[in-house]
Amino acid sequence: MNYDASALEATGLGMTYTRHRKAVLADCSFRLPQGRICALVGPNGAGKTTLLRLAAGLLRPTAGALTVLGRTPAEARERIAYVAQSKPLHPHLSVAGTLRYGAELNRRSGRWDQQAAERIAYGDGSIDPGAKIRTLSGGQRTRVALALAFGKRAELLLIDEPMADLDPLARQQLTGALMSSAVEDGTTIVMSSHVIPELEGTCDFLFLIADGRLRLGGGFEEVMAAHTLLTGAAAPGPGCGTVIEQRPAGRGCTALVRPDGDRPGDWLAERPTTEEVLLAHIRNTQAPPFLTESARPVPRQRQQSARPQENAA
Ligand SMILES: Nc1ncnc2c1ncn2[C@@H]1O[C@H](COP(=O)(O)OP(=O)(O)OP(=O)(O)O)[C@@H](O)[C@H]1O
Repeated sequence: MNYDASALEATGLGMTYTRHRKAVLADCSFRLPQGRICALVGPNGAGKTTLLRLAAGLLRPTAGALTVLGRTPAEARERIAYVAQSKPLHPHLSVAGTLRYGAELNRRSGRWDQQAAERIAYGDGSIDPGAKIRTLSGGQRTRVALALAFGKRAELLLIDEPMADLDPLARQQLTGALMSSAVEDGTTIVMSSHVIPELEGTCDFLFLIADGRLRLGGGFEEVMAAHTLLTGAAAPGPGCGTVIEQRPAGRGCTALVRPDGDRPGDWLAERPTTEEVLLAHIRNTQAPPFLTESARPVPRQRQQSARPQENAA
């Protein structure tokens, strides 16, 4: 697995829908290394689906550029699986028929994995292979849509809110399947979600979008470790680092900061929860964004020197 190669790389990426005057995404520059399980989070309407659809090649950016597995999204399409939030499936096909249809559509690539697809679709025994899609519950339909994506054995799996209508057991099974796919096959996974506790156990990379801008990006642990929750008698002053958010607490103040040096003296410093970090950045969109080194686009010069010498004798 080449962890240096990018699954996604964006520079100045922007998207404005024709009927939407304001940019839905603006000036987003980031990189997602291959082989990661990445959480894409943000409030309703932040632009998560828009970003996934851009990556899947279903939309064209109106500013900047996005590469997928080193190619344009259209060129990379065969190597990508996208599971949309609405989980579109043919209502009149049976579940088994849907998987046969998936196998047929992917025959050319020779990568279809029937066993992987069946494991996801029938794993909990609640779905009858002969049942028509239109008779399935929302969660069961999600399982079938995910089964098609896993069967495709794509290099990049883009999933829009997979957890939303799954029961706890199905969530656990999906988490296990995602993790083994990433570990065993090196699949890169991007999943948008509002279910923060589940993301913590599953994802090792994170992007937070709010108000159309990228606010946080990087290794999950690294992003969280860069933040500290300070509690003290007064508001944090110079020397406390970048203040993301501060609130009164009892007779004093609590502040979420990104320290830039030693911990300031008169403060109780604690590790914030994932929720505290994400919510503070969502509430305070004026706070400076933070991208770890691994989430920053590779400078052009480095890209060129890393490329094999195609013309070398
Ligand atoms: N086809 C479209 N035409 C015009 N505006 C759109 C279109 N699709 C999305 N939008 C707008 O773009 C913004 C971002 O939508 P998007 O679906 O990307 O957000 P999201 O982060 O996925 O939201 P949610 O968490 O609610 O699913 C919203 O304001 C939405 O109204």
